[in-house]
Amino acid sequence: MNRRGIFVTGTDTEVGKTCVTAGMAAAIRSMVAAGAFPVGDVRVWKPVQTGAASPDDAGADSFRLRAEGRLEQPAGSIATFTYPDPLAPWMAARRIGRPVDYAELVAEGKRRMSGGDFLLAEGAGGLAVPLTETKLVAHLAADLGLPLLIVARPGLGTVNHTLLTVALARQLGIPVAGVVLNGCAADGSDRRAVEENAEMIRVFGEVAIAGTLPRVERKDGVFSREWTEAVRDGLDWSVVLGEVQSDTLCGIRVEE
Ligand SMILES: Nc1ncnc2c1ncn2[C@@H]1O[C@H](COP(=O)(O)OP(=O)(O)OP(=O)(O)O)[C@@H](O)[C@H]1O
Ligand SMILES: C[C@H](N)[C@@H](CCCCCC(=O)O)NC(=O)O
Ligand SMILES: [Mg+2]
Repeated sequence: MNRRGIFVTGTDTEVGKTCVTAGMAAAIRSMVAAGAFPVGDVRVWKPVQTGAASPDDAGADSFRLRAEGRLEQPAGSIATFTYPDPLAPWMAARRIGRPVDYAELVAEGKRRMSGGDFLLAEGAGGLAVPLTETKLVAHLAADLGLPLLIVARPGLGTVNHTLLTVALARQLGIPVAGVVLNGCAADGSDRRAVEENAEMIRVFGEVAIAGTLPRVERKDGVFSREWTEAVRDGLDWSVVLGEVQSDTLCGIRVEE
């Protein structure tokens, strides 16, 4: 069965979750438009974001997901809780005395998963980041029942970070759909190390590698179509989406 959605986490903050989520949203949208993936539409959700004064700030993940994912969904509907300080959500919320309502977050996620659309949810930082004084990002993924897509760095240090993330997921009973190694050298010069890292993660983590993605230049602060195509061609969609065949996207044009 195809999934209702996926929870995009990372081995750390700044590993590329927003870039990968937005790229996947654009790619999946093309699939949906071509009738190649049987869902109503693709929706993105950032349950809690920090380091943004409002969801419409150009630097906010909600704004970037909308713009880079080429979505019509308003940025205000993408994030549920937005906090100004660039901190773990628990502390960012505590500093302004407005805690994350965890029960509301779970209910909101379930609502978003029930409408027949495919949900791409992006966590804040890594899996062990506190949302409240008792709940981690990992608990939210577990309570939503969404499988994880783990975005990881491609180079030295990633094996340890990724295996620890997988271990926490397993401890909490969260299924891991796969791991994406993001930010590989565009000229392929790190290919051998990336392949070796992927192998170690696969063997010890018993997880699928969903793909490797290149470091792509941004033009005027935004990714070009090249990024959407890199995501479309660099991921194994049967790992990300469930039963969809990995060649489903071949030949499908990425919308501008
Ligand atoms: N493949 C890539 N090519 C070029 N730049 C990238 C790539 N992936 C990520 N970046 C850059 O790295 C930075 C961090 O990426 P991003 O914001 O997606 O991380 P994140 O994991 O979503 O962080 P957060 O925990 O804040 O949500 C951004 O400036 C982004 O543009
Ligand atoms: C401020 C960052 N950009 C991010 C929160 C990262 C918390 C990391 C905490 C930690 O691991 O020490 N916020 C967010 O994804 O909305
Ligand atoms: Mg992000």
